[in-house]
Amino acid sequence: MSESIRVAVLGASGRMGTTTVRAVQEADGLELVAALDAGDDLRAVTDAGAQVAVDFTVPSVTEQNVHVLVDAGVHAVVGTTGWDDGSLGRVHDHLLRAPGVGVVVAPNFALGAVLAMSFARQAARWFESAEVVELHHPDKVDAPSGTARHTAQGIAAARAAAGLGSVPDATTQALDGARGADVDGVRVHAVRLRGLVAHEEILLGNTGEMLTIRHDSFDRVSFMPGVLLAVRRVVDRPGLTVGLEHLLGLPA
Ligand SMILES: NC(=O)C1=CN([C@@H]2O[C@H](COP(=O)(O)OP(=O)(O)OC[C@H]3O[C@@H](n4cnc5c(N)ncnc54)[C@H](OP(=O)(O)O)[C@@H]3O)[C@@H](O)[C@H]2O)C=CC1
Ligand SMILES: O=C(O)C1=N[C@H](C(=O)O)C[C@H](O)C1
Repeated sequence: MSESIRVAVLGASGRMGTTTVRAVQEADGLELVAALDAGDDLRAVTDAGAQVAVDFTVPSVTEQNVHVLVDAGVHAVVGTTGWDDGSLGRVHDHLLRAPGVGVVVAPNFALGAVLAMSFARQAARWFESAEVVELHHPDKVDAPSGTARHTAQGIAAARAAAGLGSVPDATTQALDGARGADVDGVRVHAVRLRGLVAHEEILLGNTGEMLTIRHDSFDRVSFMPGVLLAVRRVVDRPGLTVGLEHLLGLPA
């Protein structure tokens, strides 16, 4: 029988961290060896012999955590938001000097959300208009969500590849923020509402029709199959992987 993968969880007392700790403890072939939160020394990860660390912390610390893990030869599965081209590029370059170490950064580990983003990328080329609405619990600190950014970037790339121009928008007078954030030319709107967990609607419009792609996470357990898949796969996947779609065999 093969040995269990030894896993550490960073941000272990948070909403995602507590759910991840439970999922790792209950998963076949995984062993939870460290659970760290704010103020804990990251050296506890290596002291415990962890092979993989899962990061669900806060945007301000996640990149630094990953560099420390890579230096220690620990694979990382990162769900924390706040990543951009600059921080991803630095991790990519760091991994060139750490052969064999893998890092998976995924803005959303829910299988339905990853599929929704993939469907949006496929559909985007056929529609004149596209906007994204994300809806979350009011304790979320960042807006728009990492998922909405990733969705909008995918739509924008698909539109550009298809030679589509700007989305039509005659707005010349608006209150600040009324048209949402501009992510690569795609408008993204953020709702914060008590009772919600994590939800997204992708609206695609043509004259006389609209396609709505919607995903709802009603419970944080929805992210766990994706997290566990990434933990199991990252040990054999050196370098940087951005997005769970690459582990699911979906078109990127
Ligand atoms: N990719 C995905 O599928 C998902 C991603 N997320 C993202 O995951 C992140 C966490 O979300 P959520 O669990 O709701 O947030 P929480 O605020 O509930 O949890 C974050 C935890 O990290 C702790 N923390 C802060 N700094 C450090 C540090 N340096 N080392 C270790 N732990 C630290 C916080 O402690 P303290 O409160 O004391 O500061 C807190 O316990 C967010 O960026 C969110 O957007 C969320 C859901 C799914
Ligand atoms: O903070 C959350 O809750 C979530 N964060 C991630 C994001 O910003 O996309 C993933 C999911 O939407 C839940």
